[in-house]
Amino acid sequence: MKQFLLAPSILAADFARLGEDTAKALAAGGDVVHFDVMDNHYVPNLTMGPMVLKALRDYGITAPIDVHLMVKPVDALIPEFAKAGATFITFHPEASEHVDRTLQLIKEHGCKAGLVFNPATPLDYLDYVMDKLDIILLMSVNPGFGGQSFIPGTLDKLRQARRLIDESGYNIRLEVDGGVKIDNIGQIAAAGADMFVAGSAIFGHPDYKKVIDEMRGELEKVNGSFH
Ligand SMILES: O=C(CO)[C@@H](O)[C@H](O)COP(=O)(O)O
Ligand SMILES: [Fe+2]
Repeated sequence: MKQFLLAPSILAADFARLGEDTAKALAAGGDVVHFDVMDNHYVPNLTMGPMVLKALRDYGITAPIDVHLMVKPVDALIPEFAKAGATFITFHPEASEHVDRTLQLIKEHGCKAGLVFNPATPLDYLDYVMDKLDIILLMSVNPGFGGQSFIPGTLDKLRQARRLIDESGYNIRLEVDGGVKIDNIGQIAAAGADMFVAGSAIFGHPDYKKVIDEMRGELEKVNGSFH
């Protein structure tokens, strides 16, 4: 059985009690902390930087942290986030002048690297870099805000990305981000995703464990068999 990963997006957490709320989502069954970095330039919102990530590590968060960079330019922030304790660093290829160099930079700093695709960004950016990827993240909303609705066309794109990953033979995670809920996670997994970001679905509910357990229940029905 393929291992699915659930990544609570702390964009929807209580920022005034971030350490505690993050720990609560992990204790409720979250596998990975999804950490959205927005710069009010590449996207129209402003969120968290490396100091916040370090504060979470200092607070005692030991789970993998998945840094989703929605920033332009990209490179200068990579050493900072690696030093602060990032596990994965993903970026939007159109925000980097030199995609291959940025991927190498992430790896040189000891992190796992990935590319993020907006709903209207074609997967062509994958063409010459599959060997350098640990993760491919498909946005199922336009980046910048939590709480938006899942764009259904993402399902076809996930199937396409899944095919490319399987054909490549590389061990690459396929992550989906935006509008993931209990009632669509099964369909998203069946289309090929194996890592699921969920912000408002988890933090917007009074019982995080109940949501995560129900999401896992939906994933179990898919049983790791894609397509
Ligand atoms: O990167 C982003 C938004 O740009 C996401 O990670 C959101 O944080 C997802 O939130 P929900 O759609 O699950 O509420
Ligand atoms: Fe994100």
